[in-house]
Amino acid sequence: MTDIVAVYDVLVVGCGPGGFAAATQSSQAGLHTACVDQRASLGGTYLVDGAVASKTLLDESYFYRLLQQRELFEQRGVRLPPARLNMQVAQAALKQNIERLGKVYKSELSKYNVTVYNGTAAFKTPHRVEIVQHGESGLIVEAKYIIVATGSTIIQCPGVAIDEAMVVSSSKALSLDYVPPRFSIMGGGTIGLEIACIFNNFGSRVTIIESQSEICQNMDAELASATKRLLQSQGIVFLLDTRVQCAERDAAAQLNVTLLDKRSKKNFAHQCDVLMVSIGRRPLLEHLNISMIGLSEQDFVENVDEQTQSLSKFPHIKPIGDVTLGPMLALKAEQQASRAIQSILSAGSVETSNFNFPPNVLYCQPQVAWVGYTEQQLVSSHIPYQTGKAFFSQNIRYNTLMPQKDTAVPGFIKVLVGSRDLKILGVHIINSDANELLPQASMAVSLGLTAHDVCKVAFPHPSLSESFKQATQFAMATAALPSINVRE
Ligand SMILES: Cc1cc2nc3c(=O)[nH]c(=O)nc-3n(C[C@H](O)[C@H](O)[C@H](O)COP(=O)(O)OP(=O)(O)OC[C@H]3O[C@@H](n4cnc5c(N)ncnc54)[C@H](O)[C@@H]3O)c2cc1C
Repeated sequence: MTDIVAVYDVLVVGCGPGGFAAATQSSQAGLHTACVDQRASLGGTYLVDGAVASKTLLDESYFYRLLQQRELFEQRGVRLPPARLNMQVAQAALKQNIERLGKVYKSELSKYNVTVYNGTAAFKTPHRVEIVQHGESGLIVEAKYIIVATGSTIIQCPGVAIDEAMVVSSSKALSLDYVPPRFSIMGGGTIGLEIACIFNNFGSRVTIIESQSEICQNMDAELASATKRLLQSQGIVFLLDTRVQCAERDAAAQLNVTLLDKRSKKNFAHQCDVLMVSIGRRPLLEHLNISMIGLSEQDFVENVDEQTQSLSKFPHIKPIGDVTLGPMLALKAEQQASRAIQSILSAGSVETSNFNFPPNVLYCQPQVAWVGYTEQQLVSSHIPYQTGKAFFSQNIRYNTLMPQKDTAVPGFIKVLVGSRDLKILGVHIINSDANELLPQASMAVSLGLTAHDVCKVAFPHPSLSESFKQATQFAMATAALPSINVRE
């Protein structure tokens, strides 16, 4: 027996960064709002088993790695006792932090008078959703607008069944309370590489198995190659052009993985203790029962209006975040949330925010960050450009910082400038603070600033950010000499 318990202006399904932003903004705007999430803890993939967990463990593992390099500290007059790791304590602290942040989400929603339901939402009619809790149906919620922010889930690989014991997802890997001696990862994308760094820093022997000839397909080729050398110098092994065929556990509780070398077309054996499958993510729609109202997954891919975040079949249903086409990033989910709410308030289209140039960060150590065009994109689009590159080893601020042992690849900032109009087209950085250096580059690229604009700005001294200006100046100098370094 089901009852309508309440009628809302806006119902938000899913409470990750997208759903949270949509629910709070909707309520702040005076709309009667509810939010439903199937997880006990709010915050979605981002908070519970994604960015927050990976960044926390990355930071912790980096410090653990740094503390192993005691001679670095001794050179500066600091003597340390040997560092010891207790992963159970590390995991307990992480769990506590995630729970605390989940409570912050909850209290913020309550501050804004958003009603929060715990359960799985499934469509009954285009305006009605049933909320199932602990397998029991009961609540029907009706809303004028329904924002679908149900996020994403991992893509599975045929022949490599995830048992969350020896073959694991990224979620499970981030909750392991021990350090596997041999940790292999299928997939050399951002998530795979970040988790590789965590376990490498903690002491696992880490192997990345990647079917393409290079890691991180969306990265500038020079940056990708430098990143690979950097991680190799830290001990991570790369098997490129290599495909996982199958994985089987043997009697000795070891995982035997059959790999195919794509170049020689020969299979070979690989052993490890844990294999993480990280070959991408896909929109999560299966619990929502979209077929009940005549929708298919394809509608969420192809038929979403970018101005209003509306489905063309049902304009009152607005998908946002990972469930939509494009990069799976928290900031995209938040931007789309604002657009969805603005479109409800203005009852139509809204000014679009610029999401053409999302900032990207790989939180290894040093970090790798980029925004805008890669060199290969400029070449294939026949856009003439020139480069300016500044090395941090020549930056005064960099030379006052704690030295890093992992300097196999010198950190740099590369600025790509359009030859015709001197517009900043792309910026690519390797530096421990690359994520904090990126916003100025993002502003330049997104707002269409020129190299002249950037060079007019005063930068603090000494600061790492001065290298951005220096690289831009180098790129301009190259522009004055178009025969040097210009590629048409
Ligand atoms: C390891 C890892 C690291 C990452 N690092 C970064 C990073 O550094 N920066 C970044 O920007 N992004 C990062 N991401 C991606 C980021 O987590 C996602 O882009 C972001 O969480 C998407 O937000 P969302 O609101 O669309 O969905 P989600 O955060 O996935 O939230 C969706 C919520 O909806 C719930 N739900 C699903 N179906 C239903 C239903 N039918 N009823 C009720 N509830 C439902 C889910 O349980 C979930 O709680 C990372 C992801 C992973 C896996």
